Amino acid sequence: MSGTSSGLTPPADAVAPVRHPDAPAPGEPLGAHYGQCFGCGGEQPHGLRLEARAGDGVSVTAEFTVRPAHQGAPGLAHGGVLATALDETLGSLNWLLRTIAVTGRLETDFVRPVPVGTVLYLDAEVTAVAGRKIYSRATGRIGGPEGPVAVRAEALFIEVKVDHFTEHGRPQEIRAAMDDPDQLRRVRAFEVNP
Ligand SMILES: CCCCCCCC(=O)SCCNC(=O)CCNC(=O)[C@H](O)C(C)(C)COP(=O)(O)OP(=O)(O)OC[C@H]1O[C@@H](n2cnc3c(N)ncnc32)[C@H](O)[C@@H]1OP(=O)(O)O
Repeated sequence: MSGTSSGLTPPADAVAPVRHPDAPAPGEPLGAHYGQCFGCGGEQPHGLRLEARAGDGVSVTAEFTVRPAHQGAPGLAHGGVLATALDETLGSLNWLLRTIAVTGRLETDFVRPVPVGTVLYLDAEVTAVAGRKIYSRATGRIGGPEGPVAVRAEALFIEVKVDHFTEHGRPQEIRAAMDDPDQLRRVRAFEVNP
């Protein structure tokens, strides 16, 4: 059983998260935020291709099928890949808040081994917001959405300006994302509020 480190405990003045009025309706697929994203993009041959859907409030559900390229030990998912699935699911919550934010801290419990071929059923929710700090948690189950817990995580995302990406990202990818003629794809590459 895990404990939660202090960096993941919301402060006393934290408030409940507020779903953005333009957030996708519950059940609506969120789609990939960026084609080249290792977590959700369709243009990464070995990426996770995680598919997330909006839930109620500030929550999402997602699925990810473990493929042979995701192995750590023979026939088993790599722990870092499972952490990526949790991180991506948690990151997709920001689209419901319409806040640009990046992972500052991600604490993961690996509870059960996850074989290749398994569908990991994830759910995640924002639990609190304090200024730029967004607190969230996620669970991944196997055998079905109500199956046994295989992984879980708590996270702290930090709100950033779009400059976080434009200043630090490699210029050729930034330029390509900004030059995308599709306006929605352009804003979603950085999860900017359109
Ligand atoms: C477009 C969406 C994509 C989503 C993809 C999935 C999510 C991801 O994987 S994002 C990629 C991985 N993450 C990153 O690369 C982030 C790298 N880190 C950074 O850029 C910076 O450290 C960053 C932006 C997180 C914080 O830096 P900065 O903006 O200077 O914030 P800073 O002023 O230090 O801290 C703000 C608050 O957060 C807290 N904080 C920051 N980092 C942490 C941390 N790791 N643990 C605990 N608390 C933290 C600080 O203590 C501070 O709290 P308070 O306001 O109470 O004093």
